[in-house]
Amino acid sequence: MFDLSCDVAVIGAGTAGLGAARRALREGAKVLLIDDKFAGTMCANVGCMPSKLLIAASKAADHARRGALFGVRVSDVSIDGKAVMQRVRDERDRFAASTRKSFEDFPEGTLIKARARFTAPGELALDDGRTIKAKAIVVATGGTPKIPEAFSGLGDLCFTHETIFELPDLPKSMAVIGAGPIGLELAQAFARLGVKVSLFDDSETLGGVDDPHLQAMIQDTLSEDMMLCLGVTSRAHRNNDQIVVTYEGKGHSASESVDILLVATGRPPQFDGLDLEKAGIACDDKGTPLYDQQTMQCGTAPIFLAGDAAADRPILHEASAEGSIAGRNAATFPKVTPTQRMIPFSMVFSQPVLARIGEEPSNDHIIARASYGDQGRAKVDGEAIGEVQIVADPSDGRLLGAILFCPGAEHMAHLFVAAISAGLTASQMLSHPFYHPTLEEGLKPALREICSRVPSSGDYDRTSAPGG
Ligand SMILES: Cc1cc2nc3c(=O)[nH]c(=O)nc-3n(C[C@H](O)[C@H](O)[C@H](O)COP(=O)(O)OP(=O)(O)OC[C@H]3O[C@@H](n4cnc5c(N)ncnc54)[C@H](O)[C@@H]3O)c2cc1C
Ligand SMILES: NC(=O)c1ccc[n+]([C@@H]2O[C@H](COP(=O)([O-])OP(=O)(O)OC[C@H]3O[C@@H](n4cnc5c(N)ncnc54)[C@H](O)[C@@H]3O)[C@@H](O)[C@H]2O)c1
Repeated sequence: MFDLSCDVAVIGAGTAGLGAARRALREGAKVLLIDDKFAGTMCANVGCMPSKLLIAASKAADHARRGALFGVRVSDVSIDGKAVMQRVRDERDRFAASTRKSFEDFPEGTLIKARARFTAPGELALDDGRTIKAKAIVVATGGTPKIPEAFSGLGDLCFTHETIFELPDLPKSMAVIGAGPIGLELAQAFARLGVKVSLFDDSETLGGVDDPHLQAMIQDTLSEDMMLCLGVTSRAHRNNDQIVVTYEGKGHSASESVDILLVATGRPPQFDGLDLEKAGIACDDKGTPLYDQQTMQCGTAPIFLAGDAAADRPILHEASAEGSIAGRNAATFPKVTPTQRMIPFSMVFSQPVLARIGEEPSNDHIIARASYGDQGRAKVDGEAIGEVQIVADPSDGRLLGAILFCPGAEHMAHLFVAAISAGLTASQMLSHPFYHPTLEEGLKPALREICSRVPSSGDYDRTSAPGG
């Protein structure tokens, strides 16, 4: 006999699990939402929100320093590291509290505070000794930071995103290992707050950008804030109250002594202790369950993945969407309905932001560029830097993708999401008004280039406003 039974058991009350549980409840299922902490989502506690709060502080510092460009002299810009970190935590705590408050909306008896593991297909054991029988199970256990062997054993001077926001004060120097989104965002933010930062990655490129021109521009921009060591093999050891990072690559080797180390080398799915092998599902060679991206179902089993546990698109809006897909299908199992997934869309909140939308550039596409190095509004704002690449279908000029590394990228990226999803062509985009003087006007040269290369584009706006 089981202690508890339900239609849908959801393991993990992060963004994905909450989405799954709410959706399954809406479908009329009896739901149990299991989490070992119910501390609020990872995004609010140690992810999106504290990292963006730190970036906000770094932007304030940058604006203060750059005031002189506009004739605004801010004498003696100094950073109060304790106050910076305290605001990060205070605001973060408010976000986390509001995600915790949302747990109160669940019907009584839905929330189970415990760690779950599989004992058989459709059966779970909790670490408080109780057992659960579920008709369907959603695994939404998130990811966990990976610390490679070369950076283990460094004690309290080694941080991940789970611990870095607890720093009481800013360090004088730090090394960041891994130049993925976490490493790039935090390295630049700390650097702009006055920390001497060195960023290491074994890959030679940043942000997954293959285009050599854009890659060089990204590297040049980031190098202004920090020492960038790409394509190097690095390791670290502790020397009293310092960390020594040694690195080698391209025929040279060197070492760097820093106050602390931030390891940001990826966040694989969190399946430890879940005993997935007892769930009766097939896994790949890394132990990740094989699943269908449109249904989130693992094979034909009544088991569904969602969020960072699924690993394919480890970003927030996808965690939420996957939770909803998994929750609905778990509730209606054995009826499982495929859902058309959203257009790929990701951003790195560097300054400027690097945003990628839709299809990657390839030789089969038109790739049109627009530089922001001399763009009117960007010059007005004193931030003329970067480039946009727009990917279009050569047969009709339909927009397929874009990469933006320029001021305003965070917002203009959403224009592309809407335009690409609606199937707009470059000439249709140009038929809409572009307000003057805006950063959006800077897209026009690339849109015009697409039109000029697609005979069916017809007439399109070729006029340029001053500086546009
Ligand atoms: C530093 C950082 C910055 C980020 N910034 C952004 C950003 O700006 N924009 C963006 O879109 N995305 C960002 N992301 C990614 C985004 O935060 C994640 O994709 C999203 O939060 C994942 O949600 P989730 O529900 O899958 O996982 P989580 O929120 O981690 O939830 C998993 C839950 O499962 C629980 N759990 C695990 N195992 C068990 C078990 N056996 N039993 C019971 N409970 C269990 C955990 O305690 C946890 O509560 C960022 C991530 C990080 C790390
Ligand atoms: N703005 C955002 O949306 C945002 C921000 C932060 C994090 N995230 C999400 O969190 C996930 C995890 O982020 P992440 O940056 O940790 O992971 P990641 O996997 O994207 O990047 C890890 C980086 O570490 C490097 N690396 C791995 N092992 C290394 C080693 N031994 N030495 C040196 N470099 C090494 C890799 O080459 C890679 O560049 C991301 O996939 C992302 O989706 C999103």
